[in-house]
Amino acid sequence: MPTMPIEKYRAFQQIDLPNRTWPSKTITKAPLWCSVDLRDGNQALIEPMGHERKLRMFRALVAMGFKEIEVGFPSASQTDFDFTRFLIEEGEIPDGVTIQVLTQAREELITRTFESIKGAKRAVVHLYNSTSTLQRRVVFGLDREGIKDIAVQGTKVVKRLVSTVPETEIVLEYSPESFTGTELDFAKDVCEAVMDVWQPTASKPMIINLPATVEMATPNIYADQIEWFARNVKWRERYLLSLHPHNDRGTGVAAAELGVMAGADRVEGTLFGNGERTGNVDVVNLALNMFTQGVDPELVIDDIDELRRTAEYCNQLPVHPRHPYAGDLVFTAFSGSHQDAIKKGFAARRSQNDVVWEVPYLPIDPEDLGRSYEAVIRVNSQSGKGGVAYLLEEDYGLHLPRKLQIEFSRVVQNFTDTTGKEVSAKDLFDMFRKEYLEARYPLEFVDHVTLPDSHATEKRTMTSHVKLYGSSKEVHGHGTGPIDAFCDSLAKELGIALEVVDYSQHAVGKGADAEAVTYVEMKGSGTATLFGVGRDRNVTVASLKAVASAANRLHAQAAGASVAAK
Ligand SMILES: CC(=O)SCCNC(=O)CCNC(=O)[C@H](O)C(C)(C)COP(=O)(O)OP(=O)(O)OC[C@H]1O[C@@H](n2cnc3c(N)ncnc32)[C@H](O)[C@@H]1OP(=O)(O)O
Ligand SMILES: CC(C)C(=O)C(=O)O
Repeated sequence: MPTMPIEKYRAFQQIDLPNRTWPSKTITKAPLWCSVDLRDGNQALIEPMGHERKLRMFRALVAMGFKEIEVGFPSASQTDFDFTRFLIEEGEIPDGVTIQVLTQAREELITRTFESIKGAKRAVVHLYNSTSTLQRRVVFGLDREGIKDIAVQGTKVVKRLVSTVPETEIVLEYSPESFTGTELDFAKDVCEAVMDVWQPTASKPMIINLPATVEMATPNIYADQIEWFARNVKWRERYLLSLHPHNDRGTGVAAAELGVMAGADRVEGTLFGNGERTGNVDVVNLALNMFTQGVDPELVIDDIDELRRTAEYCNQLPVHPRHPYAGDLVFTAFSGSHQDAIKKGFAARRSQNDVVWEVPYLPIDPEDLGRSYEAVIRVNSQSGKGGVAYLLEEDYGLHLPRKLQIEFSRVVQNFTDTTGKEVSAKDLFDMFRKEYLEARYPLEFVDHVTLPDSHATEKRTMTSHVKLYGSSKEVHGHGTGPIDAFCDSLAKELGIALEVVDYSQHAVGKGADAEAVTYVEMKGSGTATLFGVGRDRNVTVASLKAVASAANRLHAQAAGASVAAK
């Protein structure tokens, strides 16, 4: 027994195209882009855009470099009509940009459409009627000839009205709407009949737009339909083959890419995929996919956050945080192994000075889209040492030794596991400060005086002032350097036995503000080691503070208490 009522659905028929060529093609050039945000995107909004939002969107599209922009359905709404007039009358359409207007194949609507474009230098008049088997039957109640006749009569009206706009170059676009549900031989028949009326030429081609009005099958089938059409419909050099994919199956981008490989010249879509139901194909996604293959997308997308804000404002719809390239979280790694690999990827880039972008888990450089690296790594309970170390390094200039990274990440893990929350770089630094830099109890280093040793020149005697359980003490030690001498004094006079296992130091900050940070790995009476960290303008003091920090942490550990400073 099936789990769902599968008897209600039928598999889409394969296309008979055994010698298809698109699977071995590559995209090497951007198609001609046409934005349909102001029409298909707009007609799908809860609240369609008014003049102000339309204008903001139009200007953003122009700034991105769109050469064709469908500005509305002027015969359908006064807002769209007035907006089209505004663009023309106010000189908003730059040279090189063509507006496009949609109309059904009905005389009164086409007439009104022509009224809307008077005075434009160039305009695409986009005529459509539905051709699918389903719509022929249930919407129009017409046979093939009847449907073809709607297209032919509509084209004749367009052709007749061209003379009413003598200052405007008219390009005809014809869409056999619901193409993906149309038998290919019938789509060919209708489109050729339209061409017979229009008589396009190679120098003045028309546009034939093949919409996946509803995405009905896997993207390879759309590609087959496109290749079949390009090979079988006459006068290939006299029409630009355009795609208009929707995203019902979530494969609109894939369908568009395969459609371009199958021979399409042009793609209609919207910013971030707004549009009917699950949306139109996302042009930003498509363009950036090309960009990541080293192909010029011929659209400027260098501030994707600003573009997203514009789309969100105009559409009054949010872009998902995981939306390709644009979402808030798409350049953020929370998980430990990803963070580790990204951190190493950045380090490798810095050392090799590579031109080609290769960082694990980041298919594109966020900076190319105007995003910063700030949010690349964020820390929560799924994170590891790499992410923690990355944030402390990037934001606080701390280069934790590898073993300290491991040690401190346990402290962080403990916190994130308990709270279930994300921690910011500042939270991490606060934790680090409390855990290491402020580990001053029971032993606090105060200051020191070093005296040259009278017997052996390479040895020093050092007097240190410390506080132990709050009481001031003066201790004396002897050693090859300050750390050695300090450990000697702690062992001899306070009974704190410590052995240095490893030591490293670096500067933080520059010039007069520079400070030294010292990391010491130390062993007490047991076998385990742990770290102490000291920070001071004076290099020696930073080291001695680090020893005291380690002593306090060992003490706290031995007492089974939290290692955080009291
Ligand atoms: C896939 C797409 O996105 S196509 C674009 C869809 N966009 C829109 O519809 C948004 C704007 N549209 C509108 O505001 C309205 O539909 C209007 C103003 C264009 C027309 O409104 P109305 O005349 O009230 O009718 P409606 O859209 O319901 O049209 C239905 C009639 O037009 C016919 N029709 C529908 N599409 C077409 C077409 N492309 N060409 C010719 N006739 C058509 C239908 O068969 C139907 O005829 P009937 O009344 O004889 O049954
Ligand atoms: C008018 C056509 C191109 C359309 O919007 C569609 O089919 O989705």
